[in-house]
Amino acid sequence: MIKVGIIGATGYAGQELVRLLKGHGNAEVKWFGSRSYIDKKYAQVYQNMFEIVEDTCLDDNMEELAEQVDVIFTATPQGLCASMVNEDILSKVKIIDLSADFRIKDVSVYEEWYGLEHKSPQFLPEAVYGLCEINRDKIRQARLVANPGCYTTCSILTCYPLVKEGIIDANTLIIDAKSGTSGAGRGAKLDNLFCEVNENIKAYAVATHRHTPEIEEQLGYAAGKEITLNFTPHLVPMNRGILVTVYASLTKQVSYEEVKAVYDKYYGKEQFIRVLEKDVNPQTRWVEGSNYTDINFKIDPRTNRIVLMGAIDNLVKGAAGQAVQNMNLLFGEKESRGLELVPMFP
Ligand SMILES: NC(=O)C1=CN([C@@H]2O[C@H](COP(=O)(O)OP(=O)(O)OC[C@H]3O[C@@H](n4cnc5c(N)ncnc54)[C@H](OP(=O)(O)O)[C@@H]3O)[C@@H](O)[C@H]2O)C=CC1
Ligand SMILES: CC(=O)N[C@@H](CCC(=O)OP(=O)(O)O)C(=O)O
Repeated sequence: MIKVGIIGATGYAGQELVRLLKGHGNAEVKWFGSRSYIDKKYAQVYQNMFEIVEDTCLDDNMEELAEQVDVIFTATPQGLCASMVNEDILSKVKIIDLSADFRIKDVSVYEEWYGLEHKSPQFLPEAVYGLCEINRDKIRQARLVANPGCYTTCSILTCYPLVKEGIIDANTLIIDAKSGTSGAGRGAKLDNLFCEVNENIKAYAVATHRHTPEIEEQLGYAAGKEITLNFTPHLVPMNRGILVTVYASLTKQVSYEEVKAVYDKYYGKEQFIRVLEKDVNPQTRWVEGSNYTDINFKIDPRTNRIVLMGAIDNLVKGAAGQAVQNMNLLFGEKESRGLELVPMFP
């Protein structure tokens, strides 16, 4: 059994980790970390866990946790993992960080976009960006995995093959993204109140969202050069789900079949990526509760641009599902273990 500790088990991403790990079969959560609910029963924080989880919430002592478990997930606000991790801990335990602390290699870029001082920049070079479909081999060898952000997972997977093959000009990318409110976490915030979100849609963090440099960095590696792009997130009145609609200029004339062949080259064997049939557009409802990324595209010959679309469940492939996929790679498990969930409907 893989012994698991979760720091931030009482957040939305942490709760989704608990749910997925309950169905894993070879992993057991030993530590339900919290800041506000220490000594309270986990099932009182999340009633869906009643008679399923008997444990009580514990504090966030990473040093102590490292003695007791094989892997620690940090599902905590930005900056916390970097403020706790040290060499002694990393020599004893694997860490999968769901926050952004180790996603961006250039510490000055992180500090500028997050408005935080990075407390452990010495670990940035070794941290592996945990996008399994792209970095699988590196993840297997890692001690510290930076689990990608939710918008970034959907955006990068949707664009990656066409950027890598030079079919689109990555500097012309415009990513329009929409997220359900669970993406903002469980904490009480004015912007997430029912009356603010219901029957409404709005853009936010326009031209300033912190996922922009993360997408630029990863797609820049695929393009083989530094790139800049536009990324605009929107909040929509649903619980889960991310949909991205991406616009980019084609570098040459291509047919539907040629583009489809490129996606098939990269994703044909990927269990969790589904390139849909022609003219079937991804929808969040068809991936909800699952680890799938649904992708499709349409060439617009009038403008010589292509429109790409991608959908994920932000809490599964965008957070906890991807984190479990990373854990499976780290421990030599079947990559899909605990994740073969059929999307739920309605
Ligand atoms: N929600 C999503 O869709 C996604 C989230 N993420 C990332 O995952 C992380 C968690 O997000 P999410 O679950 O949404 O957030 P929540 O606000 O729902 O949960 C935050 C968690 O962190 C704990 N926490 C907060 N401050 C501290 C602290 N100082 N010390 C210890 N624990 C603390 C909270 O504990 P308590 O409640 O007990 O105080 C809670 O368990 C974030 O970094 C987020 O960016 C990544 C991808 C997607
Ligand atoms: C709807 C909503 O508010 N979403 C969050 C993104 C959550 C996430 O995945 O981002 P990190 O993992 O990088 O924190 C936001 O825009 O800040």
